[in-house]
Amino acid sequence: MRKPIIAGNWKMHKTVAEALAFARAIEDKLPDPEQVEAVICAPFVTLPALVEWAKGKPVGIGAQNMHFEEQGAFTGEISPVMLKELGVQYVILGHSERRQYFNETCESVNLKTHAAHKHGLIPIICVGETYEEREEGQTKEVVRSQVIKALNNLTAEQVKRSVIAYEPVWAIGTGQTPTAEEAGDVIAYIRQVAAEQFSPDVADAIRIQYGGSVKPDNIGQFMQQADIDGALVGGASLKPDAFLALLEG
Ligand SMILES: O=C[C@H](O)COP(=O)(O)O
Repeated sequence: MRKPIIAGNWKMHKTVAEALAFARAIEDKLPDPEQVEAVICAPFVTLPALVEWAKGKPVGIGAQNMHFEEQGAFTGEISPVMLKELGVQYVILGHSERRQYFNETCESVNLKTHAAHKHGLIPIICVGETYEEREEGQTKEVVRSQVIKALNNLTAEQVKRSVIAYEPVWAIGTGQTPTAEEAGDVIAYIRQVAAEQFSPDVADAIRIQYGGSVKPDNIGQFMQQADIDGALVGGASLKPDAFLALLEG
């Protein structure tokens, strides 16, 4: 049985003071961690304060990117060793905004996924098609290629601990979404790809989220799909009440 995982991706929002104000607003209302895994993926500079705050609370803290090397001459980058030392547990990899604006490639996502596992971080690996790719009927082909490359040469156990987020690029921040059935169909297909690449056992264990304009009023329909194990949420995760409502599903 896969436990649902709801992750907020704050993107480039919130100062340390704002992050802590959010934290205090939700801390007494977080749901039972047996029912849902709650995660906040926040800007790097807020991570020390959030990790400290989250100690003993039913919420995990994640970064939104990292380098795949442990150290080196990579000005402006953050390594998995640095995140691990802070106590960060998750890291988003291959978000479409990183692919679009920061030259993230399937190859670098794969290197980062290996690095995440080496250092005990749970990768949340983002895949998804653009509007043009969807219009040309290439959705499954695109996500298949992204998934296979991201998971290349991982062990079965590492894949089982990974999380994939299916985020159609055209649905991010636009208010547009696929229907729950369409999202469920692509996510079932991703599970099939994982079964072919690894085994049915691995495919059954890996958690796959939907992301793209998820709000408190539409998350329920996505969560009703058998293959959807949670959501990766941008805009709606920025407000305490909305984030708590998302966790309630
Ligand atoms: O990582 C989150 C996604 O980019 C979705 O963002 P959104 O919920 O604002 O559409």
